[in-house]
Amino acid sequence: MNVHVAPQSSTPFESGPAVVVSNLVRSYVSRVVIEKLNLRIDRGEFVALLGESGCGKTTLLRALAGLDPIQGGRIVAPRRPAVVFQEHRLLPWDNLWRNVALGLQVQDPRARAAEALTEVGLGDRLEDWPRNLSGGQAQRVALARALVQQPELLLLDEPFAALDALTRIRMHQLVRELVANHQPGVLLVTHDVDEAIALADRILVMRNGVIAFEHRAVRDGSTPISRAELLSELGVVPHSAS
Ligand SMILES: Nc1ncnc2c1ncn2[C@@H]1O[C@H](COP(=O)(O)OP(=O)(O)OP(=O)(O)O)[C@@H](O)[C@H]1O
Repeated sequence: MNVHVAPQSSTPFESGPAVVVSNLVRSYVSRVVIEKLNLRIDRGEFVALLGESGCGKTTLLRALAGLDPIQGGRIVAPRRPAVVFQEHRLLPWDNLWRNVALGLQVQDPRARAAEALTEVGLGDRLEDWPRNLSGGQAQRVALARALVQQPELLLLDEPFAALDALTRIRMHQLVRELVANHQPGVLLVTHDVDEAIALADRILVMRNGVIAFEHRAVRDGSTPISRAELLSELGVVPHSAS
């Protein structure tokens, strides 16, 4: 069985860390949500984070994004992470290339945005408006907007959860290609065990404010973690096993 519990360990990626988290503490008033959590994600590494509802996944992601203060420990990231949320968060009053180029400090932001939109298959929609996009297209623009910043850490907070099954599978393929091309470290928060198994190099399960389970995917033909095994780590007994 290719599983072990390891709150923190080195990884096989040689390209250096996209983020290193040490003894992170995050609390809301008197409730401690994250308790001395340790985590390292390397550039080019795809990490999926699962855990039961309310266990603190989004809290961790927001802390890594620098969106919320932390109450203890350290988060060391070489560059500002980019985030894609479940909802696209595009500005309705800006066309697509302006949405993607928002905040870009480069000489020709339109050209850079065009490149990014072409990468996600929307190179012919530069002047179009967010309101004219399907859910999947809008999430592709959100991905382009994140990647145009050339982040070393890409944070994905259930970005495919609201999409239909077919669009979700297409998005998985696209994200895999984008990550292979750009090599950011990725932290994907998801409830979808199949998505985690399909995409991640490493699967983490969060419990009681720490990483309680870690599985490193083996992509060389050896047995990957099974759905049932992962569901049982999440405290779910699949029907077939009951
Ligand atoms: N702004 C806040 N103020 C107080 N408590 C909060 C706040 N945001 C989140 N919490 C609490 O922190 C805990 C973790 O919430 P979080 O949203 O990180 O969980 P999650 O694992 O992402 O859940 P889900 O899978 O349902 O999205 C929950 O108990 C939640 O009630």
